[in-house]
This record gives sequence, structure tokens and C-alpha cells, in this order.
Amino acid sequence: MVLCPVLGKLLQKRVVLASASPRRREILSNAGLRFEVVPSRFKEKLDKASFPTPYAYAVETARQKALEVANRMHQKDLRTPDVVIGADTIVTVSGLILEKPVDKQDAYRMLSRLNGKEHSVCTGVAIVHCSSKEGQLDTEVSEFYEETTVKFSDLSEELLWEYIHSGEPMDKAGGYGIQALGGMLVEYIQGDFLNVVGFPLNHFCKKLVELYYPPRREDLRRARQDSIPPVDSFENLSDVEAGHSEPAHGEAGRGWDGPGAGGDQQAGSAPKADGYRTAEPPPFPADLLELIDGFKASKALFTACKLKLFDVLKDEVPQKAVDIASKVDASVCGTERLLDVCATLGLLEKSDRGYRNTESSNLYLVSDGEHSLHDFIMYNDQHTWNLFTHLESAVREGTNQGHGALGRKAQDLFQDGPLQSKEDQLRCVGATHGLAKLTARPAATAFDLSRFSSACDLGGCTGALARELAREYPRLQVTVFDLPDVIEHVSRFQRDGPETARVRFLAGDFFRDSLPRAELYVLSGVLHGWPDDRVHALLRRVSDGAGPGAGLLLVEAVPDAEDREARPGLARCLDALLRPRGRERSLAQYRRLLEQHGFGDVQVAPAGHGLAALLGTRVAP
Ligand SMILES: O=c1[nH]cc([C@@H]2O[C@H](COP(=O)(O)OP(=O)(O)OP(=O)(O)O)[C@@H](O)[C@H]2O)c(=O)[nH]1
Repeated sequence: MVLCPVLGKLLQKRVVLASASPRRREILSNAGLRFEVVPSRFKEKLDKASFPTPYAYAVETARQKALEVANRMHQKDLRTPDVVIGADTIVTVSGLILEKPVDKQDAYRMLSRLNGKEHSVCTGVAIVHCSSKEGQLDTEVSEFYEETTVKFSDLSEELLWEYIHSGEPMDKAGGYGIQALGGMLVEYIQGDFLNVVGFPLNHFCKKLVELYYPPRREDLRRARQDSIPPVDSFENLSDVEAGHSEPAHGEAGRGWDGPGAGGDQQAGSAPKADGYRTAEPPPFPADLLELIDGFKASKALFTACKLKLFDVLKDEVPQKAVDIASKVDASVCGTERLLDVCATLGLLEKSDRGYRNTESSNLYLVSDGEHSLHDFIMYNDQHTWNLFTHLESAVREGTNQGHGALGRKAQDLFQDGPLQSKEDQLRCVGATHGLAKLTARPAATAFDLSRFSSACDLGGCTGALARELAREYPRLQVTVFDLPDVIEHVSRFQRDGPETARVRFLAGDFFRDSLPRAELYVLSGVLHGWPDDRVHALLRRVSDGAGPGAGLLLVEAVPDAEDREARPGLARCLDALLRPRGRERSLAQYRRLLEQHGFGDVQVAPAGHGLAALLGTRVAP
């Protein structure tokens, strides 16, 4: 709340966002606001012609959306919310109001109108303060709107259709999303970017300042002589400074615990040693609460995947909770709750017509998709979840507890014991495949490997990296060498492509069987799973098989990788503690291992997502 202390005024209140828009939810939660989401059922069908201006229409729609939720929550005898926020975004061009397209043709009509021109994006916002008096709902509505000018480039028909086929326009006012692919259509904007995305955060904060920090008495007195200075900044207001203001409800006679009530009255109290006034609450620990709730979010995702909710919703058409429940063979009320949680987590989109997958869920959460992480998620649900229940004893004793999963290779999983059934094996191969697909491209392109004509990926599982290597280097023949139990399952994960013919699979144990001859050996995500003696044994075998000039490419997660974003060091470090045999090694340690085993001229490059790639060249013995 440092940037906008006035948001702190809402922390003690039950705030409801009356919107199904994932963007609005994100903008407000990124700003640190805590709120519930209850999408409005108000049909956006007001007669546009009856409004003097487009923004009057947007403001009224926002007001109706918020009031519908306030009334519904009150009637349902749920605890009446304190504040309900509604918003409506429209696009206006040449006197026409454009809302969300109903289908692709409609999107095309809208985008064609915007093509090469300036248009206006207007978001109306309503902030409804509610109170309940003798069972009756009392509301007080504050409203405003924000307008932003956007100019589209001259766009070809082909580009417009390509954009429409991406699916992005469908739930967006004017048929585009400036925050994503639609940003490429835009030449410039004048005004608030977030207003275009769906919520004018800056203006909202100013409005809160107006509501919660009304002008002081002396200002009002002065205003009778002068004019009231407009509230155009919220940055320099803090609760402490605002403490001098009069409680607004006293003046306005509001029944609800509205703006200006509460903490302000205590403003004269002395600051405590921790810097906060006795009656002022400390900053709301939003990040901490999110962390505390984190496991619930993971479990909701795991459960949705296990029920195959995302498979049921993979078509574009939204479906109702009752239909989804019958397809996944679960209770309607339970399914509806889970669907709502998934929508809140941004995994589903919810509208009046029902629920449907987001683009990202279609890509990663549908179980048979090319980039599916379904098996990896199921692996985490079945194994890692249990494993982490032993974290406390692992920390106390400093010993490994069983089976870590993050970033592990099928090699580890198969040799750890409990994954006996074919089904378990297949899931592990699928889990490894899903992860490997995410990291294969940066790993394959970390160095120029065009000097090699043959490669052997040791422990290469389904060949995700091998395919990327073959795709990148057209003369490279790649052998994937992995355990027989792994190779048995790889055919399930193969897709056609010109590189397919240059990737072959060979079953074997790299600790026992002779290694295929190759100019380049690859060990990606293998060494971290083994203790030092096994790592030395394996590298000795590779070194013995490699002729002078041969390469050894290592790809590993390292604590000192340049790009650490995707795998926070903490999680990786805990994973290492729980892993039965492996250990985390630094970049310097991997470099030393390569050099110890006869690979010189070691180059290092980031391989994305917290991974580092090292390439050594075999020197003549
Ligand atoms: O560049 C962008 N422009 C607009 C959007 C999104 O478009 C919709 C606007 O629709 P509306 O205001 O009617 O809001 P809904 O999504 O229907 O949700 P409600 O439940 O609040 O009615 C809005 O989601 C914008 O975020 C965009 O994403 N980018």
C-alpha cells in the first residue's frame, strides 16, 4: 500500500468485484486489493440510443452490474458486502459503440472498422457502498469513467483473420486485447493503458482518495473563498497524513461504515514502536496470505486435472457446471465450486454462458495436447505432494526422504522403486516429456552445434531434446539412449515431422551397457540425480567413448544460473533435500567435473528457466 495507501482503507471491508473479467481481477489483485469475485448476471442490453454519450452508457452498465451483485448477495442472505465494484469497457468509433464480438464474423467487422484509425476506449466504473438496515439493502453509488485513445496500424485482411483465428478477440471489447497479441495491432495510445485492458486503476485510486479523504474543514472553509482544489494525486497521501481529515460519515450522515469512517478517528493516537499508530492496522500481508493459500491452489489444479475438467472444456463453446459435473461424474455443487476456483485462478474463463478453458489451459492442461503438463501435474499430485509432507523431518534430520520430482528424469523415477506398474511408468515418462518440451529449445540452441554430425542423448527419454537438436541442425543424426522401460513407452509421444527420421531410440543402461558412438554426447538433467561416485562413473564412460574433438553438452539447473525466474532457488533447494540420491551442484562444480574427465575449452550459456548449458570438447588423452 506504499504506492496507494488509500487502498488500505478497503482492507477491513468485504470487497466484491462484480466481474468475470480475468483482466480486471488481475489488475486489482496486482495492486494489492483483497476481494472476492462474484460475476454480475446483469445483461448488457441497455438501449444505447437512450444515452446522451457512450460513456454515460458504460457508466450505467457498470452501475447495473454492481447493483445486481449487491442485491443478489443481500437477498441470498449471504453477508452483505461492504463495497461492490462494477466496470464496463466499450470501444467507440465513428459514433458506434462496440462491445465484445459475438462470433468471428462480428470480430472481423469490428476490427475492420478500427483498422488504420483512431478510436476511443471507455471504461465506466461504479463503486457501490452497501449497508443493511433492518434487512433492507441501502446502497450509495460513486461512478466515473476513463477514456483512452488508441490508433491501429493499417492491417492486412490476412493479419486480421490470423488474429481472429487466435481466439483472442472473442471476450474483449472492440475485439482485441491490447495486453497480448492485439498489442501488435496498435500504433500508439494516448491515455491510461490499463483502462484499455479493462480497469482504469489510476482513476480508481483517485476516486478512492476523493471518497475516503474528503477535503479538510479548513480547506472547505477556504473553498468558500476560493475554489476546491481537484484531487488529482493519491501518491502523497498516507493514512498518517490523512489522519487530520474529518470522518466523512459524520458529515454525510451515511448509515454504512463508509469512506472516512473507522481509523481516521484514531488518527491522533501516538505511533507505536513499530511505526504504526495504535489504532491503525499494519499493512495487509497480501503476499503472505497468498503464500499460505498456495497449497490449496495447487491441490485445486491437481483435482481439476484428475477429473479431466480441462479435457471436457477443450472446445471453444462454454459449458454449464451441471453438464460438466455429469461428464466428470461428480456432484454439481462440488464441481461448480471447483470450476469457480479454477476461474479465480485464471485457469478457466467464466461467463453467463458457462465455463471454458483459457488458451493456456488448452495448451498445457488438456491431457492429450502436444504440450500437455497433465502427467507432470498428476505425478506431483501422487508423489511430490506426499513427499513434501515429510519436509519437516528432512529439514530436521538433513536426510533424503524419498522421491523428489521437480526436474527429474525418467531414469531417476524408474530406479527409485515404487513406480512398478506400467501405468505409473507411462505417467512418469509423460511427466518427463512435458517438462522436457518446455526446456528443449533453449537447451538445443544454447550453442552452435553445427560442427557435429552425430549425437547421443543419454537418458533422453521421449526424445524431446533430440528432436529439437535434429530440427535445429539438419545434418545431425541423434540417438536417444535410455532404459528399456522408458523406451517401451516413447512411441506414444512421437509426432510427425521432417526431423523424425534422424532421431532413433536405443534401449540400454548407461552405467552398464556400451554407449553408442557419437561426436556429441548430451546429458540433460541427468547428473543432478546422482551422487558424486555415480557421476564420476558415468562421465568416465562417456570420456572413454569420446574421440578427441568430441563434445559433451550438459544441461542442468544450477543455483547460479543467469536466468532463475522459472524455478525459484528455494523450491529447487528443498527438492534436493528430499531427493534420495542426487545433489545440487554449482556451475563451477559442473565445469570442474567436465575438466576432470578430459573435456576442455568449457563454454557456458544460459539455457532458460534457471538452466545452464555447458559444452566441453574432448582433448586428446
Ligand atoms: O484491450 C483490451 N480491451 C478489452 C479487454 C476486455 O474486454 C472485456 C470488456 O467487456 P466487459 O466490460 O463487458 O467485461 P466482461 O469481460 O464481460 O466482464 P464483466 O463480468 O465485468 O461484464 C473486459 O474483460 C476487458 O478486460 C481486454 O482484455 N483487452
